[in-house]
Amino acid sequence: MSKIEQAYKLARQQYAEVGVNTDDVLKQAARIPISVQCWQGDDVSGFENPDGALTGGIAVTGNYPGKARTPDQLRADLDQAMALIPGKHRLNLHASYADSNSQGVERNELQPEHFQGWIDWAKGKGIGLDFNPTYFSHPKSADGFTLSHQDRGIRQFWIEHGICCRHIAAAMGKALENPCITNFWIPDGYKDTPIDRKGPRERLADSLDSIFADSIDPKLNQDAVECKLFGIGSESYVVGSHEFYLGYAVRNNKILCLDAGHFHPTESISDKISSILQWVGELLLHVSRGVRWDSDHVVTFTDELQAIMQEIVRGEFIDRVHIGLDFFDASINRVAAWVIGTRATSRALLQALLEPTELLRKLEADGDLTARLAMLEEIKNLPASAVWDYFCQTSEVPVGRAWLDEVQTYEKQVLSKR
Ligand SMILES: C[C@H](O)[C@H](O)[C@@H](O)C(=O)CO
Ligand SMILES: [Mn+2]
Repeated sequence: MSKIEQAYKLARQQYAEVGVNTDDVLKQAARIPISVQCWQGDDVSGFENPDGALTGGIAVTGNYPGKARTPDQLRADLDQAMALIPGKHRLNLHASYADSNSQGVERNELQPEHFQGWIDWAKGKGIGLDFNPTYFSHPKSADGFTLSHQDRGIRQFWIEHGICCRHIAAAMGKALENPCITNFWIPDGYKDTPIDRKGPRERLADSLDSIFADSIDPKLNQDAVECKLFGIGSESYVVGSHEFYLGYAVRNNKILCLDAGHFHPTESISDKISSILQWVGELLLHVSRGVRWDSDHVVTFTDELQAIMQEIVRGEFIDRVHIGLDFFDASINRVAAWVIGTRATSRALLQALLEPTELLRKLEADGDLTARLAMLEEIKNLPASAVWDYFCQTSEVPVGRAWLDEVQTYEKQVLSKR
């Protein structure tokens, strides 16, 4: 028996003593996908105009060599990252990442055929795809407004983009027999105090209604809307604020997307999950890590990440919360960034599943708050890391820091030659 198996055997006993069956937890963890964002692989450049500026109030800093410049390179990098992460995950794709047969095709004319390469790749791996219309880095969003624009023609262009993205997503869902979630995030907002806060929100609501007018089988596509407090250049006013999209999602039965980096720095999304799920059917999470002004640092094993996963598990929300990632860092190896962020998320989820929730719930219901706090502290000493290592080993991915050797070899053999 290997050291990892021995450690797991001991961990299994310790968890059994608090009523947790680690074998069952491992099976459950393996079934929960994390939607990995394509845009970490190339600094949100996309393939439409890779050397153009990134706009929309999001920014990537750093100039680490070896970024993907073609769909094939991005897929190769994703293959490498996914080979180092336990479990079977999904890919979250932006519309600006269409295959090379889309050169010169405008965003309001994109078709499923422009994403066939991605569909074939996902099918080959047996994974699902998620999708996002791209409302930034485009001449028609140059003044910071898209679906809420004053100009009817510009609004119409972006409405058509949203409509064709839903059809592309449905084609993905159909081909993969796995519903695609299409997330709508727009950058619209003002740097300084607006006079008219109402008009852009009325126009955004109308534009969304037009985009969602056609009903699509939820087995193929489901729509999500993502709220935000502020961006770079939209510090004073964001049209698609939290209240706007919460209301829109409730009234129109849409999935609400909560990005962990989109709130006030002292606010956390973990406490919002059980509130919002009283009123909307499902949530999409963009797991991220805000650091001061930046909402998109690589996810690490923070208290907030653990709190998010605990809320999903404690609330029995696993079937109602879709876990996606949203970070981008060009100052470190981009494949490593994916691996660090996704492994952290997966480990936090596993740890939450290992919690003796029934026991804790009973202590709380009995009013024994002393024992609740004592147990929460004692649980921190249970050997979750032995279960995590065993999860990695049985998923045939490197245990511990061994994954870094593989990324370094990939960097030497592939990334450094780009
Ligand atoms: C690239 C993504 O769509 C983007 O990060 C969005 O989800 C967001 O969070 C913008 O701040
Ligand atoms: Mn996001």
